[in-house]
Amino acid sequence: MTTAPAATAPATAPAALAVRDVTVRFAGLTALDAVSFTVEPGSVHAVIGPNGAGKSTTFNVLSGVYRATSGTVHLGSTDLTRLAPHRIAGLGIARTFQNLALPPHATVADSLLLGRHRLTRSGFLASGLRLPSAAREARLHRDRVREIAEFIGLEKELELPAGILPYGKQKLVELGRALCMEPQVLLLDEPIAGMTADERRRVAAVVADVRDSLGISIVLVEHDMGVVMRLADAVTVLDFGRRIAGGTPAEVQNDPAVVQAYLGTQE
Ligand SMILES: Nc1ncnc2c1ncn2[C@@H]1O[C@H](COP(=O)(O)OP(=O)(O)OP(=O)(O)O)[C@@H](O)[C@H]1O
Repeated sequence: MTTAPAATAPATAPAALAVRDVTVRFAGLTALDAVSFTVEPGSVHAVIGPNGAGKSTTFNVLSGVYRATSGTVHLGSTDLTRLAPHRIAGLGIARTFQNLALPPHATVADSLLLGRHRLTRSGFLASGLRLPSAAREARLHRDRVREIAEFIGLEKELELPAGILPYGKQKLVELGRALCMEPQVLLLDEPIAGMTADERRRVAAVVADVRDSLGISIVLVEHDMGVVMRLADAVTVLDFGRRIAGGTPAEVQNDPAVVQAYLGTQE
């Protein structure tokens, strides 16, 4: 299902996200070992690999939750390597989580509005005094929330508590909240895990739409190989913290090292 073309592309063209020689060590364990890859602007880049390969660690480095022991992460010419998570989010890298992270009683509209926080200019005082400038700004944010709700196909649910929606729609709300940050890059951690086939199709269509209509780059960690192969423009394969392969889905699918890594986990 394709969604409404209501949300327009961000003002700035997305830049490449370049990961260079990133190593992460935890007390003797090397979770990532000199990993490099580049997420091209406006592409879906999947990071795959067997359990414990280092996918979540990669996400945590990209979003600033973990510090790289060595190596660098750049968005265009901006060095993100040592920045705190809120600074990285402020520079346009939004993420969703493997587990739902929505306030349970908030409406869909209010949950999406949370994503507008970093873009809010009116201070506490202006809002508290109900100054016209603050009211105007609030209206603009609400309009944008409505557009994004249309884009993800949830405009009818805007005033419902997000917590009562089916799981697949709640995950879309999370995705919408990340879109409300007007990101350049969206990090999606297993966006379709635990969903029904219908929900998976719907979320995959929205993700493709985010790339195609909004031009936002997407980094995707996902175990469902069918979806990865259909959706991704490029794939990076990790195993035991190392990048063992990279390329188009067709290229990595036939790579002997990849086949071996996956077969090895089935034994
Ligand atoms: N905070 C941490 N402290 C210690 N070790 C960690 C930490 N985070 C991850 N690791 C270790 O780093 C390695 C890579 O883990 P990571 O969670 O990144 O793998 P993954 O590919 O996301 O796995 P899965 O598919 O099971 O989620 C594992 O050996 C894991 O135990």
